[in-house]
Amino acid sequence: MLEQRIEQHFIDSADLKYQAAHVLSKPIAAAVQAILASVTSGGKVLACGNGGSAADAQHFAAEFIGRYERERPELAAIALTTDSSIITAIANDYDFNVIFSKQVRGLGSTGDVLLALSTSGNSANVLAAIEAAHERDMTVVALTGKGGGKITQALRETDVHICVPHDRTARIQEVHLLVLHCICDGVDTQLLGDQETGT
Ligand SMILES: O=C(CO)[C@@H](O)[C@H](O)[C@H](O)[C@H](O)COP(=O)(O)O
Ligand SMILES: [Zn+2]
Repeated sequence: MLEQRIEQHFIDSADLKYQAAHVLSKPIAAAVQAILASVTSGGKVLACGNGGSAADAQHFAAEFIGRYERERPELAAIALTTDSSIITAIANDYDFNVIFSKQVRGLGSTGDVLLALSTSGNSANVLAAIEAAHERDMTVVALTGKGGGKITQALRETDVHICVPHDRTARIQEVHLLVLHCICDGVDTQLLGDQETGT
């Protein structure tokens, strides 16, 4: 019974990935172009999200600063989820809803990209970060699900919305990780050419 349940998770996850490939390839390509344009002209990516999405933000920053599959110059990315002193001070002195937006105001500049992850599209601190990014004239790349929630309305026409067509948080997160790897691969391919990799 348990094994059957586990197998079903694999099948459901694979099914969603098949379905989402066609729907998401266009916005993912747009995200690659937006991020590439930023980091090749001195900009950076600020990434944020809660829970599993915080881990995704950090995963992305690690692959940008370190590497994805191929050697290349470091690319500028910062996860806004990692500095416990900053996060506890802001949450304690102000409000948890502004833990990301205050960092965006402090670190963000025109031409940077905010990578905003929220499976529901409704996390207040991610929404506030989007508002702060717009104040700084940054482009927002939003990864959501469940129809996009409030983030759909918060985005501008020049932003990129990658909305996973599913309602279950875990399944959406599984696709978000694939999306982030597609972005890393797309940026590397644009920078280094279309070369096979064995890693
Ligand atoms: O990883 C999971 C569930 O799979 C949780 O930690 C999940 O990320 C948290 O409940 C988040 O607070 C959900 O926020 P969001 O994706 O709706 O913005
Ligand atoms: Zn999870």
